[in-house]
Amino acid sequence: MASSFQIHCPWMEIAHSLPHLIENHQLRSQVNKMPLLSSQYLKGHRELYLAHLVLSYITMGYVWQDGEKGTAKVLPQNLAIPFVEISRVLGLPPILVHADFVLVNWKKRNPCGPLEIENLEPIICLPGGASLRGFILVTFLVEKAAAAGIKAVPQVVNGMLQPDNRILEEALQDVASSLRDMARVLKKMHDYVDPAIFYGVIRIFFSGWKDSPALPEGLIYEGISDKPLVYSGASAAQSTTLHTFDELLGIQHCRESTTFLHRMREYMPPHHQAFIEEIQSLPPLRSHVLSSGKEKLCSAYNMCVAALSDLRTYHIAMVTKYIISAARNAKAKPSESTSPNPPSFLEERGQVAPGF
Ligand code: HEM
Repeated sequence: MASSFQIHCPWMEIAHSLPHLIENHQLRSQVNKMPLLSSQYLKGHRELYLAHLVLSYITMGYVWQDGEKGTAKVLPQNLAIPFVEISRVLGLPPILVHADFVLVNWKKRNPCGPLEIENLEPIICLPGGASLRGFILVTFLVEKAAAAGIKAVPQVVNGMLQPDNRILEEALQDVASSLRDMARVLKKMHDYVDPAIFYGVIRIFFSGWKDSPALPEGLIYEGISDKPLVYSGASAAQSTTLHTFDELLGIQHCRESTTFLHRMREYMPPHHQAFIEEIQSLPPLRSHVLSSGKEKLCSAYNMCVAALSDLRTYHIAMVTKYIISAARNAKAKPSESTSPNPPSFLEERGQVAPGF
C-alpha cells in the first residue's frame, strides 16, 4: 500500500520547488492545477506536522508570489481545505507559524553527524537562498540552545516546591547559562544572513493577513468561509522559549507588549501553550527567592534576569540591523537593493506587531 505521503506527493513536489516556482511567478498556476486531496490518510503527529509545514509554505508563496501589489485575495480550495483540516487536527492556525518555519523545518545531511549548522538543511525553502537557509537554521540553533534551560524548568519547580535550595540554585544556574548560550548563538545571524536579502526578499513571505495594508480584509479560504479570515504572520515571538522564561521568572511587560505576546501564544502548538500555562499557575518564584533570604539563591535568580535582559537587548540590535537600517539602506540606494521593490508596507515595522 502506498504511504500517505506518496498519496499526497503533489504537495511535496510543489513545496520542493518553491523558490524556483515563486521566482518565475509560476507557483499559483501550479497550485491551481493541484488535485483536491483528503488529509484523512495522514497518520500520526510527524506526518501531520510535515503536512502543515508543507501547506503553510505553499500558502505563503501563493499569497506573496507577486509581491505586495499582486497579493492573492483567495486561497484556492485544493490548498485551503486540506490546510484548514490539518490545522484543526493540530490546533494550529492555517498560516505559517514559528513551529513550521523553524521547529519542524530541518533535517540532518548526515543522519549520524552532529546537530550543527554545517550538517543541517531546511526541509522546505522559500526565496532568499543562503540567507533564508541561515535565518531558519540559526533560529533553530537558538531554540536548541534554549533546550537546556527549558529542561531545567522542572528542576526549578521541584527545588521551589520541595523546597530544596541547592536544587533550585543549580537549576537557576542552568537557566542563566542556557540564556547566555542563546545570545551567543543569535550572534551567528551576522555570519549567515545578509540584511538586504532578509529585508528585501525574505520578510514578505512571513507576513500575515491581520492588520495588513496589503490584505486589509484578510484572505478568503475557498471552500471554508465566504468571509475573509485574518491571521498574523510567523514570528519568533511565537517561540515558547522566552514566554516560558518570562513566566518562570515573573517578568512583566508593558500592557501593549503583554497583549501582543499573549496573542502570539495562540500560534503555538497546544501542548506548548499548556506548558506555559502550567508555569504561569505556579507560586511566584521571585517571592520564594526573596523570602528565602539566601544570598546565593538571589544571585542565581538575578543572573537569569540579567541574561534574559541581555538577550533581549541583543535582539533589539538585530531588529535595528535587519529591519530599520536595512529599510534605510534600501531607500537611500534603491539601485543597490537586491530586490527591485522591497515591500513598502513592511517598512520599519514588525511582521506581526505594527510599530514594534
Ligand atoms: C534577523 C533576526 C531577527 C529579526 C530581524 C527579528 C525581528 C523581530 C521583530 C520585528 C519582532 C517583533 C514582533 C514581530 O513583529 O514579529 C520580534 C519579536 C521577537 N523575536 Fe525576533 N527577530 C530575529 C531573530 C530572532 C530569533 C533568532 C529569536 C529567537 C528564537 C527571536 C525571538 C523573538 C521573540 C521572543 C520576540 C517577541 C518579543 C520578545 O519576547 O522580546 N527573534 N523579532
